[in-house]
Amino acid sequence: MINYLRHNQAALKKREQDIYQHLFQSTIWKNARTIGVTLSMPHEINTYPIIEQAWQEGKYIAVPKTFPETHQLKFYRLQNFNDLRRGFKNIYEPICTDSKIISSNIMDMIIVPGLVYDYSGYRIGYGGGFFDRYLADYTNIKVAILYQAQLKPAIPRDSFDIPVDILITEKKYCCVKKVNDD
Ligand SMILES: Nc1nc2c(c(=O)[nH]1)N(C=O)[C@@H](CNc1ccc(C(=O)N[C@@H](CCC(=O)O)C(=O)O)cc1)CN2
Ligand SMILES: Nc1ncnc2c1ncn2[C@@H]1O[C@H](COP(=O)(O)OP(=O)(O)OP(=O)(O)O)[C@@H](O)[C@H]1O
Repeated sequence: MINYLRHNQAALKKREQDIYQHLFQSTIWKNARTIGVTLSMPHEINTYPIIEQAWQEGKYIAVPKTFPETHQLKFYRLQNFNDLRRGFKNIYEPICTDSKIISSNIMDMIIVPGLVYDYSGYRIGYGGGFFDRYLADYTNIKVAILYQAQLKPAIPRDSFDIPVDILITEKKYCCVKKVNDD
């Protein structure tokens, strides 16, 4: 049993590494100056290495704070992991000061979280509607990173659902919609 779990852990780590490689080698990553990304929960694909890589490459990182009363997200610039506190659902959030607010049109790419995705880029999240609201007036690139096992041919859609443009799994980099990545 222990060996089985260890093997699985190692396999997941390898898949995570493959996902990072697909992302870091992509043109959209290379061209992005400011990237919006969530601070992962323990069961999600770890986004901390993505943030570190972005900083190493001189990119700007923006992370969301959740306002559950209004179902809103606001993104703040993050320069240091020390500037985080636990917030909604125990997820790490930026310590907010107005000067660090990053408006959505500043971000060249947002890495959108989710539980399940379909081949058209539609997603099922945790049901808060936070991202669907936030993305309603965001026009730049939306990317999802996920394990191949989270990808299904089709999932039900609602009128307010907003699909991502690019799906990245351990197996492939898949452009759902043509994005301007010159
Ligand atoms: N890392 C991360 N940050 C994020 C999100 C996310 O999906 N991942 N969000 C994406 O929008 C927003 C937060 N939304 C969330 C909404 C609900 C739950 C949650 O745990 N809800 C239930 C379980 C629901 C279920 O599994 O059916 C709970 O309270 O236990 C977590 C985050 C903003 N930040
Ligand atoms: N653009 C929007 N404007 C107003 N209400 C919205 C919008 N998008 C979603 N909602 C509301 O939010 C609720 C939750 O949406 P949904 O089930 O799609 O969340 P989700 O995609 O799973 O969560 P998240 O976006 O936080 O990952 C919906 O019932 C809907 O009423």
